[in-house]
Amino acid sequence: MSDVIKTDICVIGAGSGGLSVAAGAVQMGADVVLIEKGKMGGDCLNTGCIPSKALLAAGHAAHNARTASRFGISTGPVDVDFAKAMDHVHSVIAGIAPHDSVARFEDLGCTVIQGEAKFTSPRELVADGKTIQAKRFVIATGSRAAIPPIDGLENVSYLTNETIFENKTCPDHLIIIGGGPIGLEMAQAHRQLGAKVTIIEMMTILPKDDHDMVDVVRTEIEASGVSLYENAKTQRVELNGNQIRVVIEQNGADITIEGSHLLLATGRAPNVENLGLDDAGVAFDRRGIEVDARLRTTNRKIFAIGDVTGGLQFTHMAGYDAGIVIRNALFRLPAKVNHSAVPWVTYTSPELAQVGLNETAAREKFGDNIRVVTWDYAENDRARAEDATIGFIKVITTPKGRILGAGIVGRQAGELIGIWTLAISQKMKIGAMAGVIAPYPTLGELSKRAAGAWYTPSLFSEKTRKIVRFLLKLG
Ligand SMILES: Cc1cc2nc3c(=O)[nH]c(=O)nc-3n(C[C@H](O)[C@H](O)[C@H](O)COP(=O)(O)OP(=O)(O)OC[C@H]3O[C@@H](n4cnc5c(N)ncnc54)[C@H](O)[C@@H]3O)c2cc1C
Ligand SMILES: NC(=O)c1ccc[n+]([C@@H]2O[C@H](COP(=O)([O-])OP(=O)(O)OC[C@H]3O[C@@H](n4cnc5c(N)ncnc54)[C@H](O)[C@@H]3O)[C@@H](O)[C@H]2O)c1
Repeated sequence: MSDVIKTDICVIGAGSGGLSVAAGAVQMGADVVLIEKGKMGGDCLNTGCIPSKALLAAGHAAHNARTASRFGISTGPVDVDFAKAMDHVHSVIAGIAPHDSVARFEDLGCTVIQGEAKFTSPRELVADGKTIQAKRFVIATGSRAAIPPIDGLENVSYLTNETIFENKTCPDHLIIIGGGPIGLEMAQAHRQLGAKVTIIEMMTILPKDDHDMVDVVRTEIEASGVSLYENAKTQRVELNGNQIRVVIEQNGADITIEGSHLLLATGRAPNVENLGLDDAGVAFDRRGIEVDARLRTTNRKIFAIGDVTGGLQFTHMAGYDAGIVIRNALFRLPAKVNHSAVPWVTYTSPELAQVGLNETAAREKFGDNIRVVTWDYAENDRARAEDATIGFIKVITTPKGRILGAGIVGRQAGELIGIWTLAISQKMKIGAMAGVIAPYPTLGELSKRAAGAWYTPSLFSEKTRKIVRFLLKLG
């Protein structure tokens, strides 16, 4: 007979979503059991956001050193120690790990079980030889790299986000299948650290973002020497000695690419296997666990959050979901998700950030009944001072000025998108942004100037000139 633990909330998975629910619930007075079968911190800390941004930082440092001569600074040849760059990656992970650790969560008052959780009934699961009965369960088991059905893949060794950060030597030639955010971020980091890099994408890169913004990223990526094959079908993969050979078809022609390493970055598969979901009465399909707007599964006592639901797969969304579940499960409030102001950022240089509707989605929804204004980085004095004039901001509004969406491609786009996220979530009109006093000289002025451009046609119109002339005549 195994131990039986009775608790208020049982959370499965100690990644971005699960940790947020557990920390919030226990500090609000609930009894919490947290179960993790792998590393505390999940994907984001160990094999996702953090290592990818740390490796990008190393790549950008190398790039900045190589291009410093434009500021009159000479560095001599830039020498990259790839192993040390990876040491930096792992030291960043190690620095953050205590925040997500078993010790911290036990200190907060959680019971942490290190083992694999599996439901045995709609009200009960087992993990590490213990039976857990909870008033509410939260499934936050995340996702893993989806492995595409490509001929010959089983005969070659390939990398995913779970293994690429273990490399100690720089790949000679990294072939990446998939031109989404993972593919592009890894392509740029490795290229800047000295690898030859090829991306193979079956559609066009970053297909979820507006084409004109993606064009800016594409130009920079290609200019850096990354070979890019878009609208390319991967036919097969095979070994040629110690090289990996990838045969693709593009525009009706077969092309063979040979490289030292292969990275798969073709999207994510939800972690739904071996969880006993059928025994729990929780419906799911290949995209993930089915949830309603309150993040309840088909078993009303069980919630699911984050990547495993197959929605918008970002750390900040897993955290947002956690807040919705806490309100529903602890306070019995019927809180629902609202995805109208979800930002996302691809951390290439230049960065590409988006919140709300992009232009494509806005045109699908409202036809031509929208207004689109843009402002170029080249018109911004701070961008000029830093020689970072590539990129632009684009804002989409209703004809009356309600902000529907904003996209920014350029330096610090991820930081600049915050103010637009607030504006959209608070249903602000463009006038609010135009009236902001932005410190000079900052990239933040881009937002104000784009908003100001919205008024240009009416502000500098003949009608305005007539009014001003009339008023001036009054003395
Ligand atoms: C390379 C890469 C870069 C990324 N960069 C960004 C970024 O810059 N910004 C951003 O917002 N997002 C980024 N993401 C996405 C982000 O990592 C995920 O959206 C986020 O981690 C999802 O959190 P989660 O809690 O749903 O799942 P996870 O963080 O994956 O946590 C799930 C946890 O559940 C555990 N688990 C699974 N099954 C069981 C079980 N049966 N029993 C017990 N435990 C179990 C797993 O071991 C894991 O620890 C990136 C992802 C990758 C792969
Ligand atoms: N900066 C960030 O916030 C960030 C960074 C990395 C990852 N993430 C998250 O992780 C998720 C997964 O990232 P991802 O880049 O793996 O997935 P993705 O789904 O965003 O992109 C995968 C790309 O691979 C392509 N593809 C799929 N199968 C292919 C094949 N057989 N051949 C060629 N191309 C193929 C798709 O067309 C797509 O463009 C993202 O959607 C995002 O939610 C976020």
